[in-house]
Amino acid sequence: MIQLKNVSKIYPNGARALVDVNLNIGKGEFVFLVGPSGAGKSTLIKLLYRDETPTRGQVQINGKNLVRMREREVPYLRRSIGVIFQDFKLLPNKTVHENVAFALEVIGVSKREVRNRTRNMLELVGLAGKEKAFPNELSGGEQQRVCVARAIINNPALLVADEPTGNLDPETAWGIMDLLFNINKRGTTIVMATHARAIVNKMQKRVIAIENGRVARDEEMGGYGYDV
Ligand SMILES: Nc1ncnc2c1ncn2[C@@H]1O[C@H](COP(=O)(O)OP(=O)(O)OP(=O)(O)O)[C@@H](O)[C@H]1O
Repeated sequence: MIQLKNVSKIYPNGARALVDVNLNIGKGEFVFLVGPSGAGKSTLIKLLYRDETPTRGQVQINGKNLVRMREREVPYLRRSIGVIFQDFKLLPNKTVHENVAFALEVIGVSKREVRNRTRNMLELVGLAGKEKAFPNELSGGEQQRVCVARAIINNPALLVADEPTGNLDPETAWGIMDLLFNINKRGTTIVMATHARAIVNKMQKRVIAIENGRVARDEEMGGYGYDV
């Protein structure tokens, strides 16, 4: 599903974020990206939803070449990819319902369907009853649940998450991981960058370690590593 071939990314300031990365990720996999701060994890995630393009090499998702993709094709790509961030990025002046519904409204889904699907999705993530709340009236865990709902409401083939539990206490983090785990079981491919050692060790999924912009380790059912 995801193929990176000889991918390097050098930012305009000269920072070498990724160096000759080769990766294949299959449909339905759950992959943790681990590695020290500044190793290149976020950069790799950004390449997947074309927030950045590589300096060299190829990025393909479902056979689509993201490097040669035209600007006007990018919105279509983004519809098939859900994105979750550490800092939520919810619209502060919109309610929970509106934040999630927005993802459907922009692709022209009928009002009735938007209402039904949004309600079902908020129930799935355990937020029934919070539809009218604004983001600043929610806990961090609840806000991240809204983000999960927003990210998956289009049934994306791929979900990418950049430290989705970074701002959450351990128990709340596990709640989010349960959600992601269930979404993955329904067939969605998940790539998640994280520093959460306990989560990676417990889940026993594929672990790709990035160090100095290179793949330093790639293990099926791996652990976090970097144990001191
Ligand atoms: N927009 C940018 N412009 C210039 N340099 C950047 C930019 N984004 C990242 N970098 C640099 O690229 C390298 C990789 O950064 P990246 O954010 O991908 O690392 P990371 O592994 O996600 O780190 P962390 O775990 O701290 O989030 C770092 O040296 C960083 O300073």
